[in-house]
Amino acid sequence: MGAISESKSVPLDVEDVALETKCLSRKLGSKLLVDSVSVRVAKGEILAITGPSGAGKSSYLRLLNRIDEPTSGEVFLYGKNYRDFDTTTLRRRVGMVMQSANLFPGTVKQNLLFGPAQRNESISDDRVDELLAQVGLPHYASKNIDTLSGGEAQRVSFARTLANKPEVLLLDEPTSALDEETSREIERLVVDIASTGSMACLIVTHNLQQAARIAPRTLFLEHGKVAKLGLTNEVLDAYGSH
Ligand SMILES: Nc1ncnc2c1ncn2[C@@H]1O[C@H](COP(=O)(O)OP(=O)(O)OP(=O)(O)O)[C@@H](O)[C@H]1O
Repeated sequence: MGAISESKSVPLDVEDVALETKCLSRKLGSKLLVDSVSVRVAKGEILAITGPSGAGKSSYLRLLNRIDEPTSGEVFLYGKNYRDFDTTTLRRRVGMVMQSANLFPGTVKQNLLFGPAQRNESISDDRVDELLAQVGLPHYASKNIDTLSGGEAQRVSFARTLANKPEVLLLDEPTSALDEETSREIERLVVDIASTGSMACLIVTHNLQQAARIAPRTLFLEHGKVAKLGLTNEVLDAYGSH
């Protein structure tokens, strides 16, 4: 199966649990988009979230940094209720990379400086270089984003999120707009980021083979509920034909 991840498979120790959701639900009208999902993700772990279209994968992820509000249940960040943080702080600690990069017109560096500038913070040129090196784009600071490939733009999007030094990284189908080879590069980047940054990564993917390459554990959702949470190999055996 060729898993490239060295990340941890199971949270062993309570202090290692970066993110925990307890009976987390979101109901819209009479429909439960997310139905009582309880999960713990360890520091340095990559957890894949998969399941059929409409299963509630993105809806679940969006609850974790309060893009959407749960209707019941709790989220804990290193044991602290996430409502104890204001949303700006929460979104810095729980960063998100979406399916498409959504960069602003201008240079790569301007894109990295934009978020911090909104908070009256600056990033040094050295830090910009460090972030770009981390995502495999050294010397890209002055490039205009119009000249970037899809994979390069997605790497800039990762660098923009990493600039905040998040403790948890939420990835919503980050490779679905990319070709196979570029997707593999981004997968390797995710594994590197999780292991070197000691971050907990939750990656939504419709692709169980991708989950198997990078995530020791997988959460399989169906109708908003946990259908299975376990080793990715076991989930693949149970649902690989879906
Ligand atoms: N804002 C909304 N209003 C009403 N229904 C919604 C809303 N957002 C999502 N849904 C519904 O909630 C369910 C879960 O959607 P969600 O996008 O979370 O699923 P998903 O597993 O990520 O699917 P996909 O793989 O197709 O992206 C779907 O039935 C969807 O139609």
